[in-house]
Amino acid sequence: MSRLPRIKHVRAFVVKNDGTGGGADYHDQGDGHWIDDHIATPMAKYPEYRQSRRSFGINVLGTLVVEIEAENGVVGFAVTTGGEPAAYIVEKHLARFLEGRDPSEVEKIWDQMYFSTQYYGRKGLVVNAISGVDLALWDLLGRLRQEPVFAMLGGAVRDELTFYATGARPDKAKELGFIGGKMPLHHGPAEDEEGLKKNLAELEAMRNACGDDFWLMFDCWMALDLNYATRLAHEAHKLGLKWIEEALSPDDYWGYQALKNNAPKGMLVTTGEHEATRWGFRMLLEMECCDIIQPDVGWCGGVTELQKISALADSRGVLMIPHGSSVYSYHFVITRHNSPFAEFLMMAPGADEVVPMFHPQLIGEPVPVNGRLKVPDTPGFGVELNRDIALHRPYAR
Ligand SMILES: C[C@H](O)[C@H](O)[C@@H](O)[C@@H](O)C(=O)O
Ligand SMILES: [Mg+2]
Repeated sequence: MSRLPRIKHVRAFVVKNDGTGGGADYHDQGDGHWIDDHIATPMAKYPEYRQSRRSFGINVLGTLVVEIEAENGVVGFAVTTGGEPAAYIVEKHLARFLEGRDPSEVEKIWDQMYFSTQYYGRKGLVVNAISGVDLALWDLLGRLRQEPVFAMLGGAVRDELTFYATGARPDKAKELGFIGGKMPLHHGPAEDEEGLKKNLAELEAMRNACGDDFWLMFDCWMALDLNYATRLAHEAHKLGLKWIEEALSPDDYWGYQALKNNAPKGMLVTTGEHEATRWGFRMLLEMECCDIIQPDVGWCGGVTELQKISALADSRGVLMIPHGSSVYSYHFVITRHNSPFAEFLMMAPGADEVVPMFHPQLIGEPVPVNGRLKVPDTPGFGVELNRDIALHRPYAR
């Protein structure tokens, strides 16, 4: 039994979006932002939902902030996507498995959070809520033990992180020192051959701007069908596309298996940011759906679950490159050999400058310089909650 002080309070907050940026719900941006500019999605078959992902509700949840306070007053926290419904699950359901407990019991607490909600959870919002609690618990543990999370995960295996950038301007990402640029795909099957040609023209323009060796990738955000994805992969291969990401529905394991089999030699197939838990990723791995899995640590079950997911991938020689999730992924990636690089999401509206991903919610949020970052060895995840933001606790107990 550890000598750590017990958990006294678990609190769940939401953040009113005051137009300063989406924070953890990073899709919640204003007009003119690259991240909401005619990006292909499964909803693009409906013309009224084609221009803006906010039009169909990509930003409907908002940020969830979880705070866990120990008896000695030390507070750990984390942010993820989930908003009020996730806050309800944290306060009304999950908190009972933490309050009064030893904070070092991360495995038992995770197991009770998952299996007590299995009848209505397993993926999506519920596992986002579990992830938020788990991340806050690891932050609290780090603060109590005065250790950074990466030290508790086995320590760094390299001196610094190396990043590719996600955004509409890979040419700017190259200037800023990133190792590659992942472009949002703008046109889906509903826009037919004309849309496919536009996608390839955009890729060609970026290939010409970035030269032959700079990594270029397409992020397809679940928007395509197998035939379109296969054709796009083969045409984009001629322009040196490094990987095609999340081309199909996360539920279409069979489609990903076929896409990986049909893809041109040398083209990587990646997915996973909307998958959850060791069981979901076991399916992706055992069905050989992809070359790289991309769990989001704020959505897949948190650090406690990502350790298991990462080990499954490592045992099969598959890379685990987390979906961009700021410090929560950085502290994990630096500790794993099968995570040789990381994603940085360009949250500046023009995707042309480096700004903190979860701005303005995290004080001290580190950002890559020249595409590199040494993870600060401050306790927990090394950031503080910006208490000047409009925090609201809708289900206070
Ligand atoms: C750029 C993509 O459309 C998403 O907005 C992005 O968040 C995600 O898919 C990613 O891999 O970063
Ligand atoms: Mg993606």
